[in-house]
Amino acid sequence: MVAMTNSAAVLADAAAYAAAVEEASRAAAAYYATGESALDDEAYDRLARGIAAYEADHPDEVLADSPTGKVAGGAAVGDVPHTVPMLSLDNVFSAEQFGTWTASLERRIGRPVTAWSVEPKLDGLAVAARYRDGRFERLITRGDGQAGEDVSHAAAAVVGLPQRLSAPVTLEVRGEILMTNEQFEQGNAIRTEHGGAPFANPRNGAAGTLRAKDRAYRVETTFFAYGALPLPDSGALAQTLAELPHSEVLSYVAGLGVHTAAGTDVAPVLATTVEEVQARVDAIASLRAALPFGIDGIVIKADPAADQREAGSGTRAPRWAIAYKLPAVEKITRLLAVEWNVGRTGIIAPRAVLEPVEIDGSTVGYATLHNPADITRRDLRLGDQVMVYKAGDIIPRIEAPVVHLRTGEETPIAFPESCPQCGSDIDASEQRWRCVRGRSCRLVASVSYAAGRDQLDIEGLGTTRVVQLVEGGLVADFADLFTLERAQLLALDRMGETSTDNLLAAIGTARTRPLSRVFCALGVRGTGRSMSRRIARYFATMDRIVAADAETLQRVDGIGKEKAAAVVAELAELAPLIDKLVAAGVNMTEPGATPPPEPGTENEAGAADDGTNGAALPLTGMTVVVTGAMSGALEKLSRNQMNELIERAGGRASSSVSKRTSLLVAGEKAGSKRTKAEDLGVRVAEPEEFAELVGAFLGAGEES
Ligand SMILES: NC(=O)c1ccc[n+]([C@@H]2O[C@H](COP(=O)([O-])OP(=O)(O)OC[C@H]3O[C@@H](n4cnc5c(N)ncnc54)[C@H](O)[C@@H]3O)[C@@H](O)[C@H]2O)c1
Ligand SMILES: [Zn+2]
Repeated sequence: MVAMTNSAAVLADAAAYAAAVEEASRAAAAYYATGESALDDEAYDRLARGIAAYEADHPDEVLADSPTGKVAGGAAVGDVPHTVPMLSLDNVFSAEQFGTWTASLERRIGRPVTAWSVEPKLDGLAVAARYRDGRFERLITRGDGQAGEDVSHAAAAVVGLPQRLSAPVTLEVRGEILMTNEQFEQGNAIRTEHGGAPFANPRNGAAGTLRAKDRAYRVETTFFAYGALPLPDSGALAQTLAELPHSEVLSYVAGLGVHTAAGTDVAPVLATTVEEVQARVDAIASLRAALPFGIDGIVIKADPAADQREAGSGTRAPRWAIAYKLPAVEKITRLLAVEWNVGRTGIIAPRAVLEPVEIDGSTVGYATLHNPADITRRDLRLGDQVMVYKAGDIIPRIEAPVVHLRTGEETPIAFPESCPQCGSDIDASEQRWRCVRGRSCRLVASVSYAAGRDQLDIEGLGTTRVVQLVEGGLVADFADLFTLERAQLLALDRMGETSTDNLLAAIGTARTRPLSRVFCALGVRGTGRSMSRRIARYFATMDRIVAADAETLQRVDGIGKEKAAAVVAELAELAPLIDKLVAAGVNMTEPGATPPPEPGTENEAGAADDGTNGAALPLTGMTVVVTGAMSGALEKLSRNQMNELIERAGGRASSSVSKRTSLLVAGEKAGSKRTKAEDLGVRVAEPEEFAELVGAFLGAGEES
C-alpha cells in the first residue's frame, strides 16, 4: 500500500503568506531553470498547499505571484503557443483521497467511469512533438502551459521520437522526455570527460540536454508518448482522435512508430474499479526501484473520450486525470565526511558519508561525488545540508548544498596529498585523480600493509621498495616475499649486499610471527589488529580459522552475523594465498592460545571466547583504554603492544573512553581522555599500577 504524508505548511497571517509565496516562486524558478532548487519536492508541495489553503480562507488577499492554479508555478515561459493548453496534474497521496477524487469526477459527469487507464508518471519533462504529413516538424516544451520553447534542435538525439511516422498523418504527440538510468550514467560520463559538471539528476539532465545548443558531444534522452491531439489541418484524423478512448489513442500512436510505455513492466493497463486501480498503483510502486527509468507516481485517467470531454479542465490541470504521487526520491540530509577510495585501476574517487536518510524505501548513507573538481565547483563543505537523489539502480548522488541552511560551522573538504591506498603520488592532471601506480596500486598497498609494523613488521620494506618489487614482477602477493632470492634482490636498483641481507633476515623473522599478525596481514575487511588477535586467540591455528563457518566465527567477541559471513567469504577467496604462505613456511599458530573444544564436548557451553577457555584472567570482561606516555615496565611498549598485552590478560582494548570503559590506563600528558574518564566515573590507573595488575603477562607471547 502506498502511503505518504501530505500535510500543508500552516500560514498564520498575511506576512507569513507573502513570505511563503516569495519562497515558492524562488524555488519554482530555480527548479524549472536549472533543477537546483533549495527545497525538496515534499517541502515545495507542503508550501504550495499551505499557500492554497491560506488563499481559500482569504480570497481577497491572493498575490499575483502566487503559484496556485498555474502550470509550473508560473515559473516557466515560452513563445510558441500551444493549440490546446499543456497542463499539470492534480495530486492524491492515498487510496482514500483517490476514492474521493473519483467520486467527485463521477458526480460531475453524472455517471460512473467505466474504465481507468493506469500509467506510470514518467519523471522527465513534458513536450509536444508536431508531425506534418508524417514528418517531424517541431518540438516544444510545456512552458507555462499556454506557450512553450522551441527545442526542435534537440529532437535528433531523442530516442523514440522518429523523424518519420509510419503513416503520412498530421498530428501533435504529447509525452515525456526523460533520461533512462543508463542514459543518465552515460551522459554524465561524457559530460565529465568534456570537463562539464555532472547532472544533478535524470530530470535535470533531460531538461539541460533539451535546451543545450552547440554542445561538442551528444547525450541521448528517451521520449514516451502519453497522448495525441489533432493539429488545425489534421483532416479526418481530428474526428477519430476526438472519439477514440485514451487507451486506443496510445495504441494508435505506438502504431505510428512513436515510443510509449507499452512493453515496459509498467505499461498502461485498464482498470474498472477503484480497487483494481489501487492494486495496479501498488504494483507499479513496488516495481519502481527496479525500473530502468524514473517515475514519480502513477497517472490515472478516465479512459472514455466522452468522460474526458465532459469533465473538462481547470486552469492548471485536467479534471479527468490525477497523479497518485510516490514518495520523493530527493531528500535533504547532512554531509558528514568525505572518503577517498581507490578503484581497481587506480582512480581516486571521493565518496560522501551522509547522515543516513530514508529515500524511497531504502536507507542512504553514502553518495557519489564524482571528482575533486566537482566538489570545488559546487563549493561543498563538511557539515553542509545537501540535497541527495536516489532512484532505482542509480548510485545515490549529492545534487547540491542547500546554501541557505548553512550555519557558518561548515568546514572545507580536504583533498588527499598522496594516494590514500598505497601512499604513492597522485596524478591530478585530469578531472579524475589517479594514483601514479595505476593498476598495481592495490597490490603495492596490500603488500605494504602486510609488511607494516602491526602486521609482519618487516623492517626495510617501505612503499618505495614494495613498488620496486611489484613493478619488477618479483611479487604478485605478499607470500612471494618469502621466496625472494638474494640474486633477485641484488639486481634491483639501490640494493647493496647489506640492505639485501638485512631485508632477507627481516623476512626470515617475519616467517615466525604469531598467527594474529599473519592473519592481520591478510587484510580481511573488518579485521584490524585487535580483531585479528581475538580471532587468532580463539582459534589458535590458521587451519581452524579457515575451517570455521559463519556461525562458529560469531563466537569471537565483536563478530556479528554480517561480519562473520563477510569474513568467511573473503577467507575462501584468500585460500590460495594462505596455502602459499603455508608452503613458504610461515608460522600459522598463536603462541599461548588453546584451541576451542570440539563441538559436542562437555565444556563447550562454558567456554569463554578469548582463547583461554574460561580461566580467570586479571582483565576478564574489562574494556581498557590506554592514553598518554607509558612509563616504568611499560615504557618501551608501543600502543599496539599495549593492546596485545591487554588482550593477553583477558581484556578488550579500545581507543575511546565511554560509559562502557572499565579502566583507563593514563600516563603522563593524558589530556582529554583522562578528563572524560573522570567525568564518567571510569576507573583510572597509572602505568605502574597497571603493570602490577598484568605483570604476569608482560613478555609472554611477545615477539622480539
Ligand atoms: N523542489 C522545488 O523547488 C519544486 C519547485 C516547483 C515544482 N516542484 C515539483 O514539481 C511538481 C510539479 O511539477 P509539474 O507542474 O511539472 O507537475 P507534475 O510533474 O507533478 O505533473 C504533470 C506532468 O506529469 C507529466 N506526466 C508524466 N507521465 C504522464 C502521463 N502518463 N500522463 C500525463 N502526464 C504525465 C507531464 O509532464 C505533466 O506535465 C511538484 O511535484 C513539485 O513538487 C518542485
Ligand atoms: Zn596508490
